[in-house]
Amino acid sequence: METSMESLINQSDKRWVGEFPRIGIRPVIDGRQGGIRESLEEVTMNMATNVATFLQEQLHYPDGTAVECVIADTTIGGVVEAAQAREKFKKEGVAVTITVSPSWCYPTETMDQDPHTLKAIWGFNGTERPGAVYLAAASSAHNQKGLPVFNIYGHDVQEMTDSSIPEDVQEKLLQFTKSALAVTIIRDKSYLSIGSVSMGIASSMVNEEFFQRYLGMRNEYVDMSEVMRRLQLEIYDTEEYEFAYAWVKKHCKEGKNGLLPDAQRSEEQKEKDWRTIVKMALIARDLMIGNPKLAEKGFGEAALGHNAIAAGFQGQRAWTDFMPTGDFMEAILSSSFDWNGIREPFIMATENDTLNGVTMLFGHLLTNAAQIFADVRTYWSPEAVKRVTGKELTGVAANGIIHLLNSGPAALDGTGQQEKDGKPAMKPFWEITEQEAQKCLDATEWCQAVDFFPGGGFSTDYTTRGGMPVTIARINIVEGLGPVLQLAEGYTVELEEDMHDVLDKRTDSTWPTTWFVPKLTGHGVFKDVYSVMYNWGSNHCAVSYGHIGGDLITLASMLRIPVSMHNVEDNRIFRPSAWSAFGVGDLTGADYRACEAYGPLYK
Ligand SMILES: C[C@H](O)[C@@H](O)[C@@H](O)C(=O)CO
Ligand SMILES: [Mn+2]
Repeated sequence: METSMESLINQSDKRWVGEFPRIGIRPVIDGRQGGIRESLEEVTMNMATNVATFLQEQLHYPDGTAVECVIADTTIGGVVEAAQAREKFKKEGVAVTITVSPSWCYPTETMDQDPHTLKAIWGFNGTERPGAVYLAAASSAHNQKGLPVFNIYGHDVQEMTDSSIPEDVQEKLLQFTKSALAVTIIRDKSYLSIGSVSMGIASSMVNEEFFQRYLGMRNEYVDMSEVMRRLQLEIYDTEEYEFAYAWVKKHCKEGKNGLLPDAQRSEEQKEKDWRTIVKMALIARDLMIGNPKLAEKGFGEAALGHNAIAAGFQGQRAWTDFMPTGDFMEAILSSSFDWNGIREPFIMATENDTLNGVTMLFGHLLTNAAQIFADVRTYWSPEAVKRVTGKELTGVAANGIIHLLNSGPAALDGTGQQEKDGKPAMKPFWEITEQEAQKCLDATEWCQAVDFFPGGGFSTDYTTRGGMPVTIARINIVEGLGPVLQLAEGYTVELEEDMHDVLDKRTDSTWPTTWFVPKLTGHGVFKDVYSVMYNWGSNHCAVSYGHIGGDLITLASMLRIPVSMHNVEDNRIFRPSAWSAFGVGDLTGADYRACEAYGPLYK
């Protein structure tokens, strides 16, 4: 595979307008001078620098650079120093604050009272100078003032001289910061709908209120005729197109063709289809993020793009009834590599399912990896599998499986050909090797679109490797309730080849398959696999690498989106401290009440 050095295009490095949000660290201190304050200066500042170093080492922005922390110039012992920190943070683009303290301090005099930042406090678990007493008082001050805050309190008492960050504190710092950055990265960016409603799917009707009030995002729209215009008038980088086309011919192999004789397309027609779909990929990307090359060609407006951090393509049916499907475009953009080398995946939803697109965006920002877009197609009970294949489901699959199968495209990372510690994974692009990208390409075949796509095109055919921890999720909107999130952590499984073939051929075998098994808990919706499928809110889900249910729950609480269904253990649930006041016996009910009481983040 060619490296990015061979890229012919000259895109600006930045996909969107603006800088990535920074994390402000606030070392808060007991303001009494003449002994107490002086004795705490060093240990308090150390806590701040340690948190900053830890986060900078652990977390990355989606472009692969290390996250940036800004530490207040002085410890904060009173209101003037709090105001000075805020001034500094405003200038430095801080959108997330973490207050740290090993001692008692004066909560309302030192707190971050900016209503727009996302806030956490780490109160040191020591008893000489009680950081935890401060934490409780500060947290209650936030709650009284309607400013939700995440409390971080280490499990074990630490020595005052111990400057390490305990593991449980580390986990909470990461969970909070990842989610807070996701909230603030999507702010002011666009979701671009290319086309509108696909086949009467309600979630492909843009709900502007959701985007604006819950996510702080804008909605941008282009008709699919804009893609046609750019195809006809050659509004794309023709040099890049030639390069991309040659790369595609070399790396994207054609797969099986199950079309009936009279639905066959000639070699000449197929060749034309390939040319069109490569151009479509360039055009959709340019629509999202712009391309300075277009300005050189005299299309200055097109060169700007739509500042889109996510997009969706309607496809069916207005486009696919006469043009090649968007499958190649969606699959390659959603992958972590293309002809320009290994790069951040683009978030592009099939059938313009805007709510699944947003879920993919969440998954991407929490993991920095590509996301699989999938139809939640079929629940296969052990009995039904036995009946049609004559074989028993075994191992992790023994309780039944869910067939995740998008109607044509999915990110090639979904093949599971990348590895972490020798196991299948979907990784941030900067951890993916050239060999792994090549393996993903090798594990994928491009099959001629099936007969209800009269305009042709090529779908992505692969089967995800088993043994990958994944989380499926989606947002639904319910009148009278608003947006809700549901998720299920589980594993991909691989079936024996003959069993897979029988099940796969019963549906559309030219599409990308992921066999999914949720973690069962023995109660509620997670008592069995059937109930997980039965309670899914719509026809699609986003598949993320890893068990990220805890992170998704934290993120949803920041956005005041309640979580209707999940299989995350209680000790991994991390929400603002105020949520406890809405009830601790039933965490889900408390979440609904808290989200309703606070309402969307952007009023
Ligand atoms: C091919 C069909 O029209 C599919 O597109 C359909 O099953 C869906 O994917 C609906 O989301
Ligand atoms: Mn679908």
